[in-house]
Amino acid sequence: MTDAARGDLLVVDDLIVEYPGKGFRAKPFRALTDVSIRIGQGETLGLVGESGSGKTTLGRAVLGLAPVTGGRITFEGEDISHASRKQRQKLSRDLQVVFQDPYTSLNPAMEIGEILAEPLTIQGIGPAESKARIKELLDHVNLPSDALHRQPREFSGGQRQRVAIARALALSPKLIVCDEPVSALDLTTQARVLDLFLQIQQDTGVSYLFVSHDLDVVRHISHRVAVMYHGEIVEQGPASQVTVAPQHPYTQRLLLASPVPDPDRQEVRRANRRRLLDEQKNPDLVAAAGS
Ligand SMILES: Nc1ncnc2c1ncn2[C@@H]1O[C@H](COP(=O)(O)OP(=O)(O)OP(=O)(O)O)[C@@H](O)[C@H]1O
Repeated sequence: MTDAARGDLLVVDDLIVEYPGKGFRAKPFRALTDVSIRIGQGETLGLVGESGSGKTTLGRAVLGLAPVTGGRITFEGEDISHASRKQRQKLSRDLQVVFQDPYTSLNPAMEIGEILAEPLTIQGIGPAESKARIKELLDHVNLPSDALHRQPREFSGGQRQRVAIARALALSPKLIVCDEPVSALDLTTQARVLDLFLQIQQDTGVSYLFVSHDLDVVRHISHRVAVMYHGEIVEQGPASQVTVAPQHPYTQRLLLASPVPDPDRQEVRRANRRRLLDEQKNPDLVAAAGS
């Protein structure tokens, strides 16, 4: 599908986020400066950048969890930059989140059935409809139906993340903010959970804002990629371009620093690295690329 054909679901224009300073007369801390992104229907925008660059803050601002100091966030054409509690409750049908840590994001005292019923009950969905929907959700994320009466501690990290994904899907959202959803998982489990995200997108047409510090993960899952550095987007474009032949020196550094298990790709990357180092003679780049 082309970008033009998708239609924008989420549009963020010149977003500024400042966190209040701590202590008397402390200055606010600016975490995002003039950030602009858009996400089409059924599209995944991967958001990469090093720790502290502002990725989570952007996801939180979209969810109404970080203070919007300037700019605008529009969802389906409606300005949600300063949405009220009531508007947020309505929005939560369409806008969901999957967090990084499947060990802390699920209430350990609740059974899986209760965890999945919660968003449905909050939206006023009755017990019969809710029961049928929960069964569907477990099927969708490939968990057995006897999971219903078990607690999170009885499941592996990957299975818990499947529960978190099922919970996010409960109300058939249009956009899911995925904040490092596979980084707490081992490599094999990561690949399975990423494939589940892709399968769900194919089945439901959901869009993802997919936050990760891992360029390989983002390349696998995204249609387009935006790169954050010190609270600003320094580069964005098709995943095949940004993750393979990036234009910005910071993205080039990120690419060179990420490990490559495949020996053929490793060789290609080494050659690219040598070429870049020769071309740029950039001391930062030489340090980041190592030997
Ligand atoms: N609630 C807060 N109050 C004050 N500063 C904050 C708050 N949350 C985040 N920050 C700061 O904002 C900046 C961006 O943080 P953020 O968590 O968005 O980065 P990130 O790219 O998601 O990092 P990581 O990959 O480590 O999660 C950091 O300097 C962080 O210390």
